[in-house]
Amino acid sequence: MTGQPHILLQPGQVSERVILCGDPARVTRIASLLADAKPLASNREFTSVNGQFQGHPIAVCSTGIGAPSAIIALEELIKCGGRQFIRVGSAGALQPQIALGDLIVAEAAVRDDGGSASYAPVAYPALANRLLVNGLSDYLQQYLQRHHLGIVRSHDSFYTDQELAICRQWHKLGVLAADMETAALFTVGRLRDVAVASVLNNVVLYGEHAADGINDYVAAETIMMQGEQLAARAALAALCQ
Ligand SMILES: O=P(O)(O)O[C@H]1O[C@H](CO)[C@@H](O)[C@H]1O
Ligand SMILES: O=c1cc[nH]c(=O)[nH]1
Repeated sequence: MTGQPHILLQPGQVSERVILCGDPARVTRIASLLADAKPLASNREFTSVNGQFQGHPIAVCSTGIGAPSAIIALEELIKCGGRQFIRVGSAGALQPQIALGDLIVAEAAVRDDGGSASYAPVAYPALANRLLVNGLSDYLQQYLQRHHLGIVRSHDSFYTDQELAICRQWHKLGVLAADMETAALFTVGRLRDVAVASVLNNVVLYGEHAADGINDYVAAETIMMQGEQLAARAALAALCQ
């Protein structure tokens, strides 16, 4: 049996507590925080690992870029046993006070993606699970880490010519940062009655074009790697509270 068509896992193979991330390389880094980490499967953009944190079974799975592949991962992970999910992602700031490596805990997300629209009209809100949000922000407060709580925007348009104007519009409305998966995960998670939250590491300063910021990601690697590690630790604490 090959299991689910994309993640290649079987029902029962995935822990209830799951960390999601876009980049498959991040799975290995997050799994280094787990005890007894064992690779599960790797297919296309979906790489998965099982391990333990403070005695709790935890799975980590990459979702690739954008809503369609994130939704596929979420749907298949739910079929295999996942019930609580935290995305440990990266984002571009939409507010000037958000520094590189700062973390953004999403309370809700603007649904500017196409994937979630195929599940529910865009008037349906994309809301995070409150308990997981509290767990994330409690952990970050306890360690006095710079973080920001609020609304993010998820989109499908990394290279559109209108991107800076679009960002300016959401900036004026107080939206904190942009990513490409949070809204879809929140929407589909609600519809499937599972808990979802998202903590994002800022890799682009407000006013920079996303593509330039991603180049800076390499130059400013240390500070953003610290952000990623902290986001993963906060996610583990929130899932195991
Ligand atoms: O670093 P990840 O988790 O992939 O998140 C962000 O990075 C990708 C774009 O570079 C998109 O997936 C966006 O949501
Ligand atoms: O600016 C950015 C950076 C990462 N991901 C995005 O979606 N936008």
